[in-house]
Amino acid sequence: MSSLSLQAAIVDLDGTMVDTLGDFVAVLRLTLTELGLPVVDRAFVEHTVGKGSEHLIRTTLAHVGGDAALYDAAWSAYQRHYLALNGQYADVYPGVVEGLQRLRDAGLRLACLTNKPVAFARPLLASKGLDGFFEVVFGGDSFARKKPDPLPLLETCKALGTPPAQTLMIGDSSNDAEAARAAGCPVVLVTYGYNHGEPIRAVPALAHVDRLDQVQWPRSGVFSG
Ligand SMILES: O=C(O)COP(=O)(O)O
Ligand SMILES: [Mg+2]
Repeated sequence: MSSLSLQAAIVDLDGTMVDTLGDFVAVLRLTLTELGLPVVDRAFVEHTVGKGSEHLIRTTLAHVGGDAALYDAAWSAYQRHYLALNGQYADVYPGVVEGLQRLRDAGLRLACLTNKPVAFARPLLASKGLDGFFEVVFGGDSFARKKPDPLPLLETCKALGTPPAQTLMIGDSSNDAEAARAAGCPVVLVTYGYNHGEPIRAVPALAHVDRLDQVQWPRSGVFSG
């Protein structure tokens, strides 16, 4: 792989740093039960997360045969339940703390960029002890559009003051990869997250890693994998 000079890394949250599937499943069960609708299974949730809460709620309502007019009620129940149990059924993946520390030790500026609402993302990062790594944290509602649109990556680069070509995106899904490609950011993908049930190794990237601490990052600031 060719050498690449980097100044910063933008790290995705769900499926990349924290396994939040249990939170999503629990919140959707509570929400659907409150609305008198059938619940969804874990596999459905795993294949549907990644494009933000609005997409998850709309797709879930359609899946269980719920009326689209229930969206507002579903959204407010979902918000309430998520904020109440945020992080309770979620775990930091092995290698994440070590990987973030290595990126920081290499002198990289770090941002977290997730499609999760920022009001869910900040307390989750804090409760899992990850908040101290990041200069900025942005969510799916921080900008006018979400990943896979390049806008959130371009805005995050702007906030960091780093050029996209020298800002590495680290994510777990095609949403991260497509956004990165369109923004002009190099991308590394982790193999353990959620990618809508599709094999992540089929998504083009600089590297596919089984742990975040496998992102090769010598102190010289040159990436090679
Ligand atoms: O909330 C989601 O849809 C997942 O968000 P993320 O993978 O961008 O962190
Ligand atoms: Mg993700």
